[in-house]
Amino acid sequence: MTAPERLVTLSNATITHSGTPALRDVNFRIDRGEIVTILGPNGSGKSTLLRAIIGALPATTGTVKRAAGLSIGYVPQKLHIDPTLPLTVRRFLSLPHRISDAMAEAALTRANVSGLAGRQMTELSGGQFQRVLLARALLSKPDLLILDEATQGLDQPGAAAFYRQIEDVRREMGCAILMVSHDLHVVMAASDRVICLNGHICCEGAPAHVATAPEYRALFGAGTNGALALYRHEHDHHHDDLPDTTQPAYDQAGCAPDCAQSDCAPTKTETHP
Ligand SMILES: Nc1ncnc2c1ncn2[C@@H]1O[C@H](COP(=O)(O)OP(=O)(O)OP(=O)(O)O)[C@@H](O)[C@H]1O
Repeated sequence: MTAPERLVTLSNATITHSGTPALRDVNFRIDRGEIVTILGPNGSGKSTLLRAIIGALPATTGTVKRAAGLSIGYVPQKLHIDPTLPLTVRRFLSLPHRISDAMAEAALTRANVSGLAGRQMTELSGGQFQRVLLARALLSKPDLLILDEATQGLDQPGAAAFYRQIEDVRREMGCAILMVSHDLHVVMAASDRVICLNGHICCEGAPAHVATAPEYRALFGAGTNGALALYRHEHDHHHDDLPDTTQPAYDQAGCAPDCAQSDCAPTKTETHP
């Protein structure tokens, strides 16, 4: 068996903003072909971690190592385009570097929005817009594709379709995918690994098999706390603001103790509303 190709490694990395640590002592790796999702509350350091990975923020202590020649594609959370500025999709793809029509069409096809080249950016639907951003990120033939809450503003079917596309991209291009997402569907269905941040890596692991259980639906909408309860991980400390994941956090039906869904049928004896 060949060893996985390591793309990025953070070793005991601390990342600070104006002298204040946003992330402490982070050990992180991502290998070619993996889909890894970062979860965490607001201000927990998700964007800071992404920025350290792409090299926009240095580590104050520890190291950030990228594979030689690593190509990174980035799909931002949102991108404001002046509504008064005429800008076609084709022209947008050529900023800042001019590309051929064939390259533009290939990227749009891969992002499943072929035929949009002549459309104005400001006239695209939310889903089309994100796919055009994806097409642009794919132009550099990335080894690592980073998505920062790329489905924010999309409805659930739109987000699900977008992430199915992401899985196709991984299969076709063989890249790794690193994403920040608050969408439990995505975390459970698409990720090989989930990492929870809160100023440091609290826990990480593979999403639990409960994704296929009907009871899993009872947790949708439970937010990050629900997600935290749903994957296997090692956790050796406690946060006041997070569930104590060293204790049983969900019952056999996959329901968290605080689940308030009417169709939830807990099988444990924990107090349940
Ligand atoms: N440029 C900056 N200067 C100073 N502090 C910053 C800067 N950027 C982020 N921070 C601080 O670093 C911490 C982590 O911020 P970060 O944006 O990484 O969190 P996040 O998990 O991405 O948050 P959100 O979910 O709200 O986008 C926060 O306390 C934030 O206030």
